[in-house]
Amino acid sequence: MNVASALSIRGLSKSFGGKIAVNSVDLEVLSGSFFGLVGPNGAGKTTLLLMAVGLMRPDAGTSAVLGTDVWHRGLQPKRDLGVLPDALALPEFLTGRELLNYLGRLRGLEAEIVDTRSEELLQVMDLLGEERTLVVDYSTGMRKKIGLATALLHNPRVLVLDEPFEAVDPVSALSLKRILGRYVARGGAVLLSSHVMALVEQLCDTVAVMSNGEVIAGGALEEVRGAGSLEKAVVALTDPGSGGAEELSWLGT
Ligand SMILES: Nc1ncnc2c1ncn2[C@@H]1O[C@H](COP(=O)(O)OP(=O)(O)OP(=O)(O)O)[C@@H](O)[C@H]1O
Repeated sequence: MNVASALSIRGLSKSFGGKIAVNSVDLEVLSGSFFGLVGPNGAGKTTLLLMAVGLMRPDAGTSAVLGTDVWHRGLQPKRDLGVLPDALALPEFLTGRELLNYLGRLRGLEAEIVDTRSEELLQVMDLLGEERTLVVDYSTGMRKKIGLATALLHNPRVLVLDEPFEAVDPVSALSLKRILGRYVARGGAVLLSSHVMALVEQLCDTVAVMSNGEVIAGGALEEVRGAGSLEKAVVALTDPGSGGAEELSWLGT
């Protein structure tokens, strides 16, 4: 194992009913690195991330967190990982604070630590005003934010976040960006997927572009985007023919 390796993905593959969703993908996310995974709808990003954190069994390949396989029976990979999956299954008939309390205790944190961290997380996610609202009644963005709070609660060393900023308002997004930036500066590792290229350019030092289940480009942000923007580079890589120039001739006539 590379000593600086936070998440090491080797040959992960998955098919659904004969259709290949992810085809032998390798990725290396280093400690102290902000890694962005981008690519068109259906490229295989969510499937890859689910396998990378041990929430979906791969057909082939491995994923190791700080050197330990995610399917290892012990608790260490789970302790080291903070995960925001795409479709979040939360105990919904709890308030945000109750949910954090429940998950914090379940993860073996002391009550006092859970209380302090929950207060801070609800504060930075701007959810303190919703103390009486059950998660089931949260808006889409609020659900995303409480999901992020649950991912951060146990102070993991590696964060895997599927579309973390989707539906999150700009004020919350700004504080979240600062928090994640500090986390990486202190040696944490973040792997996130996003369709917002400006955000990936702002945050990530390393990117991988997925298309049709494969990584078709990857490396330092500057290398992948070249002289132009990341958006242009990703469109050129994933849809070299059209450049997004299709028209609906009847629309607005
Ligand atoms: N549970 C499933 N059953 C069948 N097919 C699936 C399943 N999950 C994903 N797929 C298929 O696998 C492919 C990759 O899907 P995936 O959700 O990983 O893409 P994605 O890159 O995350 O897309 P998006 O950007 O739209 O979220 C798609 O063709 C999708 O239809």
